[in-house]
Amino acid sequence: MLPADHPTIPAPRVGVLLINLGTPDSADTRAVRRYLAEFLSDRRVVELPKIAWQPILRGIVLTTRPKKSAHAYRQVWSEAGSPLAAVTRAQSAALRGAFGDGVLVDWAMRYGNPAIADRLAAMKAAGCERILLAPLYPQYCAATTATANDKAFAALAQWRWQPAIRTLPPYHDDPAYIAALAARVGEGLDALDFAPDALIASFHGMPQRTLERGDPYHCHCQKTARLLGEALRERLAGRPLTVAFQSRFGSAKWLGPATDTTLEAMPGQGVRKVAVVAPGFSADCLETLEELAIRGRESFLAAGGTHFAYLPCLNDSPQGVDMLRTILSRELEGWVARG
Ligand SMILES: C=CC1=C(C)c2cc3[nH]c(cc4nc(cc5[nH]c(cc1n2)c(C)c5CCC(=O)O)C(CCC(=O)O)=C4C)c(C)c3C=C
Ligand SMILES: [Fe+2]
Ligand SMILES: [Fe+2]
Repeated sequence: MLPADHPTIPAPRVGVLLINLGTPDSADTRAVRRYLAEFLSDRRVVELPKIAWQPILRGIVLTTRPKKSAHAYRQVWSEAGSPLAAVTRAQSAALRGAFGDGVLVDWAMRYGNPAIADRLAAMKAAGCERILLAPLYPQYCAATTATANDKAFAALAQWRWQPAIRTLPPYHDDPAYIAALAARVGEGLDALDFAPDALIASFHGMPQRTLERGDPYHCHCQKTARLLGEALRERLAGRPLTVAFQSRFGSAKWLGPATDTTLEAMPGQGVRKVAVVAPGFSADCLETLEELAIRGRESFLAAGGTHFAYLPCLNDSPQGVDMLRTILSRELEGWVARG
């Protein structure tokens, strides 16, 4: 029996926290400005000294970009809210109960809501003494994976009784991920009423100097694309799988080739029918639905292309959820009995 003045201790459980990047609370300019201010103040994202970057961020970026970005967000916003949040919520719901009764699955965002600190606190209140942090980025990048983990550890730094923590490793070359991607792309290609001349794998870009400084992101993207190409060899039947990097930000040199210029150049090279897939995004979001599926299509067709298809991300598709169940179960080994 606990003494009357002893704090209540819930039954011990295990938590799995899915983490994605974050998105504005609404598609209005103020909400987008608040989101961009938090996102672009992260020193893992813009690696410039605070004293040099903050005046540019506050004086230029946050006075111009939020209006433009809010306009873009409005084009993809749905009744369920931002696609990134809606899909991550659905992935979490689909995994509820997948690892047994003693395992709680929840989701959080690195920027904005639901905040990582709040969801970790809720897990603690529910008795989670062991937590698997799962940043949903197949390719490791300091600007995504590391900052998500940093944020979680910063929250835990405030706690007296910390849980045991594991973090999900990158899964860019995991057979379960490659097989899920190949199945999803295959399904997407089957549904088309044309045969593409090329398949483009578009990954989010990063400044070139991050590769020179040792971030493995570029290599992870290239390996994912190579393995996906091998898994789709029969389907592609000699047609190329072209790697490109999208969403360039700022004036520094970014990884190339850029998706937009690749799409614009292809019709001139005889490639008039394309399918585009974004393997680095675990959920469809602004960058895929607006930048690729809307603007990418427009610029490809304007450059002389005749057929364009955007193939959706793994999202909460059966292949996507199965893949997450496989890789998360593996990371939970020793914490929960295998189902
Ligand atoms: C998947 C991996 C991602 C990497 C790597 C990444 C790097 C990165 N991004 C920016 C700037 C912006 N990205 C924005 C949106 C955005 N980025 C990712 C993923 C990665 N970013 C996602 C999933 C999203 C979509 C969010 C959503 O709400 O749907 C934006 C905001 C939109 C806009 O104004 O364009 C910015 C800005 C930098 C600078 C960077 C690496 C240095
Ligand atoms: Fe981004
Ligand atoms: Fe590389």
